[in-house]
Amino acid sequence: MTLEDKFDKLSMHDNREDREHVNTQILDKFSDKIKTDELSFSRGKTNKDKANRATVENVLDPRTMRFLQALMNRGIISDFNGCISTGKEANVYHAFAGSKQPNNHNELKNDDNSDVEKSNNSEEYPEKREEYAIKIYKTSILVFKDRERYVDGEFRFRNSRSQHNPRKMIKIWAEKEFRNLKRIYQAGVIPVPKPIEVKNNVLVMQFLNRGDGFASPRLRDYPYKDREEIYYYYYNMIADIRLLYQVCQLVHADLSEYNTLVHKDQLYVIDVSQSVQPEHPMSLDFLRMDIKNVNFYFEKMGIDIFSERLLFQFVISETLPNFQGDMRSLPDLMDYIKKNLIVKKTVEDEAEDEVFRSLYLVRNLNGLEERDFDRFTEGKFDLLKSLLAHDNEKNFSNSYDKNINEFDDDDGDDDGNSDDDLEEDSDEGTDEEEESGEDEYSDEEEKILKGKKYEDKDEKKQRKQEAKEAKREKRKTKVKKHIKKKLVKKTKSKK
Ligand SMILES: Nc1ncnc2c1ncn2[C@@H]1O[C@H](COP(=O)(O)OP(=O)(O)OP(=O)(O)O)[C@@H](O)[C@H]1O
Ligand SMILES: [Mg+2]
Repeated sequence: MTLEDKFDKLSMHDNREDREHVNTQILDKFSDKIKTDELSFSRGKTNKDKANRATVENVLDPRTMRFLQALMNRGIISDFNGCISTGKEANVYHAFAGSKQPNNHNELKNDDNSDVEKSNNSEEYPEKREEYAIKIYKTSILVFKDRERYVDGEFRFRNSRSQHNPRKMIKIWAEKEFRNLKRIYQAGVIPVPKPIEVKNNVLVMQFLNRGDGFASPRLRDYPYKDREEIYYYYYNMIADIRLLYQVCQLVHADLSEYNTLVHKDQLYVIDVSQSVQPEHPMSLDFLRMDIKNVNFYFEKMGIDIFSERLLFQFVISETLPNFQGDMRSLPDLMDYIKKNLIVKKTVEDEAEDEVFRSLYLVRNLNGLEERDFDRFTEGKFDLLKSLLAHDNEKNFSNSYDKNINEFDDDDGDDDGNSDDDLEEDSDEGTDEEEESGEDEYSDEEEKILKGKKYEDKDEKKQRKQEAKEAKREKRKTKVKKHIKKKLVKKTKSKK
């Protein structure tokens, strides 16, 4: 009997006693199919509540089983197979596609990106059934404790009332990953597994297959053929970070050799649940962390790396055209990246990166607290100023006039070209939450603005102008009071 048959045979009643029985029955049914090393589940000792929440491998509790069953009933998945990975936050399983295409299948077709589409399709294995990776977020509470900071300050998840309920938080988390995945997939500039469906803590996506039934390797496990290939993936990664930021309007926030898979000679980005939009108050900190981690790994692999500070500028610079070449071509990548970045060589370069790592990053002057202004004027933020996206253009062209000139003839018009689509995507499903808390932040904001006494007139004028614009776009930029407090507290404790 297949697993699907087993699911079909389970009858779900509303009767409470029956449900207790059924829940236990589900666990009994599947306990032989599932490794239970992490948790020994003893039926005799559990009361009803515990049985309802009891998990196998920390993820397969009866509720999750029901969501899986729903996906099977709807024909989205068929066989639910073994575990590909058991991680801190989620387990990933393998499944075959069911008889029906999911609702969003057509929606997710991306005609503009034949390259990505081609590599996402299993054209090389047409005889095989489509395979899915099913990521199931752990319902255990502790793991999700520190996750709020990635959702806090996210415009798309603003006003979410569920942030203190761990179960609901997990649902938000899975949805966040799904939406980020969808956004990247639709933008079509970076290969990612095709998102299929999300239901509560269960996310279904395309399974990246090595070709022999095994998952494609993580970059960490990839057996590089030669040094050139290491460079190829380093440059690929750098171009990805920039495209992710500029085109998809996202910072990965956990980018590393563990969260990238090598599939059909391309770097696929995965695990985007924690990715945030550039508007997120901590997006630049996350970006800096991503760059540091990527650099750390590739330096270990023995190749020349670029300075973290320059990479950071490279990613956020609005003056450079986005990469237009073939991601699979090392010469194209080299051409693009080497023109814009300088290899890190000297002790001074390293010292500069040290300083860079310790900087307190903000997006624009409006985001500075009063005390930051003090430090700013005392000269403690001299490097910071050059890192502000606002001033980046000047800074970049000063340092690299020569390189920039080479791009002068390019139209460079590719930045944000898919913004409209993306914005639509980012707003979806949150309408009903938009009403409340409209002016919650403005008083606070006003106080901060009045407190900045140390500027000269022009600066003040410019800041006020910016503040006006910022207010106009309040709904996009608003950070709620309680979130702001938390951030300020966090910064205080860092000092
Ligand atoms: N679409 C996919 N196709 C093939 N393998 C995948 C896919 N998605 C995830 N995996 C495998 O599952 C592993 C874990 O996935 P992911 O990084 O998304 O989860 P995670 O919760 O971050 O796990 P961890 O805590 O271990 O990082 C990946 O390293 C990869 O090996
Ligand atoms: Mg991961």
